[in-house]
Amino acid sequence: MNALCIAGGRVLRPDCSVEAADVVVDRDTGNVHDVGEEIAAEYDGETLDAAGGVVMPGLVNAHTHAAMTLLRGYADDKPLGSWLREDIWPAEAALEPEDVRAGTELGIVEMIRSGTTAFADMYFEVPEVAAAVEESGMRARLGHGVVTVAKDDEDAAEDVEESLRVAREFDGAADGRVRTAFMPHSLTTVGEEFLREATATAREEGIPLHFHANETTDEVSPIVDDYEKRPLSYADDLGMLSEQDFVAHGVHTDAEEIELLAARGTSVIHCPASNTKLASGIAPVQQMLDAGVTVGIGTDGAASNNDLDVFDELRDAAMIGKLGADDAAAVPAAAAVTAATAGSADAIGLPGGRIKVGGAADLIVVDFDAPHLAPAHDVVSHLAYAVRGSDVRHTVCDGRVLMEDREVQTLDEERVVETARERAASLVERAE
Ligand SMILES: N[C@@H](CCSC[C@H]1O[C@@H](n2cnc3c(=O)[nH]cnc32)[C@H](O)[C@@H]1O)C(=O)O
Ligand SMILES: [Zn+2]
Repeated sequence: MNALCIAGGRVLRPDCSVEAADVVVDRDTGNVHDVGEEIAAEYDGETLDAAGGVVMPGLVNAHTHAAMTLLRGYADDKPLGSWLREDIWPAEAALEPEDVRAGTELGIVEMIRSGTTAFADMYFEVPEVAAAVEESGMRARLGHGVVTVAKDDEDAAEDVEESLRVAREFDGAADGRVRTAFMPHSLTTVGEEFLREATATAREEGIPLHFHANETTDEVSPIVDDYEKRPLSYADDLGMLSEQDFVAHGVHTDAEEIELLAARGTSVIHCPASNTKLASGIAPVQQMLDAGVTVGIGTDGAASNNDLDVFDELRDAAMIGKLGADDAAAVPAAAAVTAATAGSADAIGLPGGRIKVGGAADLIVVDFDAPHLAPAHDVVSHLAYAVRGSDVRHTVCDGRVLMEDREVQTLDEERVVETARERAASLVERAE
């Protein structure tokens, strides 16, 4: 066997218990072959040193717009509606395919360096996004975001078609590491007939849906006013809530909508930093978990966060979950860590999220030697409340080492950062 041994660390198991163990990966299948105490010596092959560290599933960023790293810090301190309309959309109108490539690569480098092995991305120029994912060795579910409002019928129909087209064309790319979805931007930015027809097509072809839902009260009231029903019940009537589908945000969801999500098996991606920064509101995460909804964690784009560090995000999820529930016991450490790993992976329908024999070898090693992690009474507590993305030492996806001793192996980090700086500068000039 072509083995990769992650040796000498403590391993976080799917039930959040922690045990001293080596993890042996079969690099040919990309799966975990064995987990056990001091078993590394039984195998030839490459070794990754995990001494003093914790081996855990790679984090999954279940909702982002990776290329928006180019707009990091471009427009801050505004609510969603005016932020999008006054700043972000005008800048995005000037995006060229090469910008999307550069921004996505920058996002990917940031994610690999902070321990993320998979992500779900909604953006433009998806062929560029897919190429970046392929080169980087990460896993992703990708889609073209559709907006039909303020477009004539022909342009609107073409945008919808583009999203279905890329969903068909790129599914299974990068040796199966790329999967796809049909991605209408939101229930208020895509017209009802477009949603109805395209969803029916997606359903026939087994294509999942991903969209922003109930992010702000401004997204809820127009639907309640026009249709006399809550947004998720509107989405359900259009056939948009199935087991394969996942919605971003779900901030303003009432008890009936939460029940509906649970009944349909539709997942919610919680984006606490973006919801805080845009003052969108606090999602009822503990209620969702109690109802049996699969909850994943996403950073959203870097322009509303402003980083792609999922450790930061899961910490925010735990903190804000308590504030929202007015209960310090809400969204405890293990729930937040599980949401950012197994929850996110399940929500976006990709392998990973748990270290188990036969499962995908998407895992990271977190260095626990740092002063801010001493003492370590409770590993899971640290993973939720004290670890930072910069504590990640190695990142492995599909059995391949993407970062070793903080050196990204698959992309040239220096070139990626330099290119992104250049493209961002000229993008902003063109947008003005
Ligand atoms: N084809 C569409 C592009 C949609 S991509 C997805 C969009 O989501 C936007 N976006 C980023 N963060 C958020 C958010 O928090 N809520 C809603 N939209 C967002 C992002 O700027 C991007 O324009 C068009 O013609 O405009
Ligand atoms: Zn978003």
